[in-house]
Amino acid sequence: MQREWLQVYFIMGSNNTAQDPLVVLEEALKGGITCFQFREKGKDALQGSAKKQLAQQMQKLCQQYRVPFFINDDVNLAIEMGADGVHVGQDDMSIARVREIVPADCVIGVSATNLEEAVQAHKDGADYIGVGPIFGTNTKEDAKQPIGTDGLCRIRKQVGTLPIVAIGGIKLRHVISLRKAGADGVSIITAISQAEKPQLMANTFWDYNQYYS
Ligand SMILES: Cc1ncc(COP(=O)(O)OP(=O)(O)O)c(N)n1
Ligand SMILES: Cc1ncsc1CCOP(=O)(O)O
Ligand SMILES: [Mg+2]
Repeated sequence: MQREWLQVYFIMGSNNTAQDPLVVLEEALKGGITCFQFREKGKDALQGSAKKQLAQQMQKLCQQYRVPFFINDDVNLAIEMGADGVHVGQDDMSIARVREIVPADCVIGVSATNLEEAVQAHKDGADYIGVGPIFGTNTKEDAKQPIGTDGLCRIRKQVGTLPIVAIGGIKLRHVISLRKAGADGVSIITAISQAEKPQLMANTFWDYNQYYS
C-alpha cells in the first residue's frame, strides 16, 4: 500500500447524501480524493443485490479515476469484487482471519479507538490504522468518545511508521494539525458527502494535504 493513498480518504454509503451517491462520488474523484471506502450501513442501508450493484458501480468509477476502492466490514464482498482493500473494526472479523482469506495484495485497514487497540492492530499486522473518532461525529451512532489530536499524537509515538488515517468529525480546518500530530491523511464522510460542492471540497482537502506533504 502507498501511504499517500490515505491523504484524502473519502468514505460513503447511499445514506450519507441526499443526492445520487454516484454523482457525489464522481465529483469527489474529480476533486482528487486518494482513496474511497464503500460503507453501506445504518438507517435504510441497501442490502443484498442492491448493495452489491451500488458497490460495483462505485468500484467502476474508482477504476476510471485510478483511485483505490476499499470495502468496509464485508470481507466476503471485498474478496468477491476484487477490492483493493478492506476495512475492519474491533467488532468485525479478526485481522488474522481476514489475512487468511483475502488475496496477498489486498490492503487491510483496522480501526483503533485508543492506544491499546492501535498497538495491538500494529502487532497483528494491519497495513494501516483508522484512528478515531478524533472529534465528535453524528455519522456513526456507536462511535466511542473522541480522543482529540492529543490522542492521535500519543498513538503515533507508539506505532512507529505504521500508516495512520485520522477519522471522525474532520473538517478542512483540522487537516494541518492532524498531519502535524502524525496522521498520514484524513478520512472524511460528511464534510465531502454533504458539501454543497463535493468536487471543490475534495479538491481543497487535497490542496491542504499537498501543503503539508
Ligand atoms: C478509515 C476508517 N477508520 C475507521 C473506521 C471505523 O470502522 P468500525 O470501527 O468498524 O466502524 P464502522 O465504520 O464499521 O461503523 C472506518 N470505517 N474507516
Ligand atoms: C466511520 C467512523 N468511524 C469513526 S468516526 C466515523 C464517522 C466519520 O464520519 P464523519 O466524517 O461524518 O464524522
Ligand atoms: Mg466495521
